[in-house]
Amino acid sequence: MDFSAVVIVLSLAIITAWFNALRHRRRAKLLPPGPYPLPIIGNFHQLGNNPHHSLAKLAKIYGPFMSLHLGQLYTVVVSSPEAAKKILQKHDQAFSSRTISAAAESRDHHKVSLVFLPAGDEWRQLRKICREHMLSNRCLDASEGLRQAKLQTLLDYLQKCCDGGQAVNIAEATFITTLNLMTATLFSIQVAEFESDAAQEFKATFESLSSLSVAPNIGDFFPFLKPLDLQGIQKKFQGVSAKIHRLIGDIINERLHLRRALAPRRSDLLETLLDISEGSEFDLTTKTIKHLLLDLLFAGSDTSASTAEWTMAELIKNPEKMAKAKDELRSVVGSEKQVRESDISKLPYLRAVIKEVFRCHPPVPFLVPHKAVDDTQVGDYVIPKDTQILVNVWAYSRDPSLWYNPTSFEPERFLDRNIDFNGQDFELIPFGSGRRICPGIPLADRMLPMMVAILIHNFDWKLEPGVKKLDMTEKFGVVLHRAVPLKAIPIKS
Ligand code: HEM
Repeated sequence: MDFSAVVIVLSLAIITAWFNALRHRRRAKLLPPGPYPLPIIGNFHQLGNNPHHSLAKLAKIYGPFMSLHLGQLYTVVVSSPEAAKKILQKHDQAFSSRTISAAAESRDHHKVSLVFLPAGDEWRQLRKICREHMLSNRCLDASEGLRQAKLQTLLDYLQKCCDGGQAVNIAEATFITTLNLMTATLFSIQVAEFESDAAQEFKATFESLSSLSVAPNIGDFFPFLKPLDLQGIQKKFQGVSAKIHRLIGDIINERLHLRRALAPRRSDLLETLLDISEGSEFDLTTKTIKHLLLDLLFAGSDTSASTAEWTMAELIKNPEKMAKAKDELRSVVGSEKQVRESDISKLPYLRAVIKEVFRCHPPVPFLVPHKAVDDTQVGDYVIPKDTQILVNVWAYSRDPSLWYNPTSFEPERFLDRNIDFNGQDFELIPFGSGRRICPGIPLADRMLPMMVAILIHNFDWKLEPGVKKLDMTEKFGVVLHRAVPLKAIPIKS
């Protein structure tokens, strides 16, 4: 950009920020309190590399409803269970829309996506299809065999590493396993083998999409600058997502070809979606099917994989908790038999371990940002239409008034408290709550305990030689990853 263009852009930014500041100052008495915004950038400089940490600190000063000005994007950060309940339950409808980032607009994804559509008829129809044709207990029971086969592949791989004394990259192993569990359920194929180039490429692609989705993009904070894509983030996102679009597009075309050739039917979501698109009940285009499969693959894989990796890190770091979880598996399942999905309900300690991981390392620390549909009165405040809402679930999982020893890993806290993650207990909402609650809970609730059970049932784990202490640093993204991927050596137990 030449100098005069920079001057024009900056002047426009200053004028808009000034108008905004005036507009908000007029309403200031009704808005939640918050740190004083600087001209133009607002509170942007206060986010830091780990915004969930920085905003948790600020919430201690300003309270559970806090105003932030991110350029022109007015945001309210919600940091207590009571405040979250007001937004996600009491005023569920009023805050049911989504903020659309420039990245989400890539290939017009936001116009057809289950994750980004406003909560209207099209969105309701997509959720109904997922609920009835993929995520009901009946469908999940029917597809258990597919998942069991993928878990057997994980077990074989662990056995091979154990025999060779080789360290397992647990981040990669859990990612490949969830990816294959998801692609088996969605379109009956396995897309990647352990330690293959395809596996590395998939992981890198998902990580890039996750970090580009939250990379601070000037276009998101000053929408009039969006078309200029000043940092090239939109172009990069478009490039990275092209690979996944191509992959899913090819899978759909091949299936259409097989259907025309009257090949035997597959019992997966894609076959059902194509049936639905040929029927008259729903208006489902091939484009919508492609974007829906993409949403499910992206929403289901990285979240579950990262949770399984954090679970292993916490269990390795806390050997007495690992021993308790292994003892429970041994007494319920036995040493010889393989764990099955029907065993999960008989494993309360393992379930408590996973709840504690959700509390300590919520996989989606701000949920997926919501947006106010209209001006809405919440308690003493009026939250204006189009406000972005971030629910900082990470912040209140550290609150000592809600949890004893909040920073220590204590699965036992869930054994004597009847708290679940189905969106009713606002102290623990890793999947959100209200109408936009994650529809994938029933699948995640089977994949996660099964993956962890396979990893620990027949193996003890030791860190690689020379590694004395586990680094538990977090790396912020749409999904909260470990900064240092977990590697450990499985030993036959
Ligand atoms: C550990 C695993 C998972 C976690 C922690 C998780 C978490 C979340 C969260 C926090 C949201 C946003 C809720 C809100 O806006 O308030 C969400 C939405 C969503 N999740 Fe999950 N999820 C997981 C697994 C899955 C799986 C396995 C699937 C697919 C089968 C899935 C599909 C979706 C979809 C489609 C949405 C968007 C829903 C909408 O906007 O209406 N998720 N998830």
